Amino acid sequence: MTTNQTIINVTDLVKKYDRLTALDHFNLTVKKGEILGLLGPNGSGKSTSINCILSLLTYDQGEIQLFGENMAPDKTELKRKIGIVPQEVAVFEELTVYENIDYFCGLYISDKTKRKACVAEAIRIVQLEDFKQFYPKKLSGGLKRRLNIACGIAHEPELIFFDEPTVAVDPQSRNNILESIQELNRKGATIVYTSHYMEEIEQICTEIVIMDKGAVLATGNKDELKRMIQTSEKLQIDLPLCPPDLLENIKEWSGVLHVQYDGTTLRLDTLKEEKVLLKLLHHLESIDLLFGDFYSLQPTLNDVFLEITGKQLRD
Ligand SMILES: Nc1ncnc2c1ncn2[C@@H]1O[C@H](COP(=O)(O)OP(=O)(O)OP(=O)(O)O)[C@@H](O)[C@H]1O
Repeated sequence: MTTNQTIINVTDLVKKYDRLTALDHFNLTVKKGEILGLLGPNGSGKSTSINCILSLLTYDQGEIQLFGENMAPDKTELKRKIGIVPQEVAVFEELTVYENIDYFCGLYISDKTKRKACVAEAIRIVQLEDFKQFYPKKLSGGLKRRLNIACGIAHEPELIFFDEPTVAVDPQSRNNILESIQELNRKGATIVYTSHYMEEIEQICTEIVIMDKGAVLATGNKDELKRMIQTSEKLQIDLPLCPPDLLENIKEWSGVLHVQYDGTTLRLDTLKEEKVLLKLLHHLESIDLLFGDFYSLQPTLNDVFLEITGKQLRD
């Protein structure tokens, strides 16, 4: 459950790699209980922002607070509250699945009985029960990712960072990973999740930050973000036949922004207040043109991204 307690507060963060400004006055607030999705195309600065927040990278300007404290590499107690699942799988090839998780958990928890319970719980969450004695090289890409997650969460952190954990994994592991994240959140963890997959962000995140070129472009939950672009409406109508002069005619109508016909379906981008669908249906009836199903499509996060940035989110 989301509360008003601020877990992460980033103000005016600037990070440069030589002449490239990777973070350009980046701001972020994460409240306790959120699954915050950091959404942006490749190279927009997602990993850089997380690495700065975690004190893994130095930065040029700005302030970062975690749990109300300034983060620094030597803050052991603060680090104990944080879990990191990096983009690249980082496990020991010489250790089994169980030994890897036990090792990472042991960095924070020395009591053996407590650690055993934590490792067992991490294995349960990512569903690796059948692979405990396997070495990483025997695991598929998806199972390795799940091991990577178990290593990052076994010490039961209050705040967990997932950096694109589903890139190039099979659908089964992808679903398992998304479910694991939701379960961790239900158990009380606050989550920061970076991705350039819209559907995943839309599926699991309670709060979304859209970033590009190192800066935040929009923040809100998915409905708030969609409302930002609800001046436009996408219409779709099944039309077995469409005379060319009809298409030209529709393009001239007030409120019609874009028209496309592929031989079976007519698609229109329109201004919502102009009620184009109603006018179109009346018009088709008046000229006796046969039509099938028709829809007014809800905007997706992809539409929001397109409208805000002027470009498609690349996969
Ligand atoms: N070590 C580095 N040295 C120089 N430039 C870097 C370095 N790391 C990242 N960059 C650049 O900084 C910008 C932001 O990169 P970053 O990896 O933070 O983006 P991202 O949104 O996480 O992208 P991806 O989804 O590809 O991981 C990019 O232009 C990238 O090329």
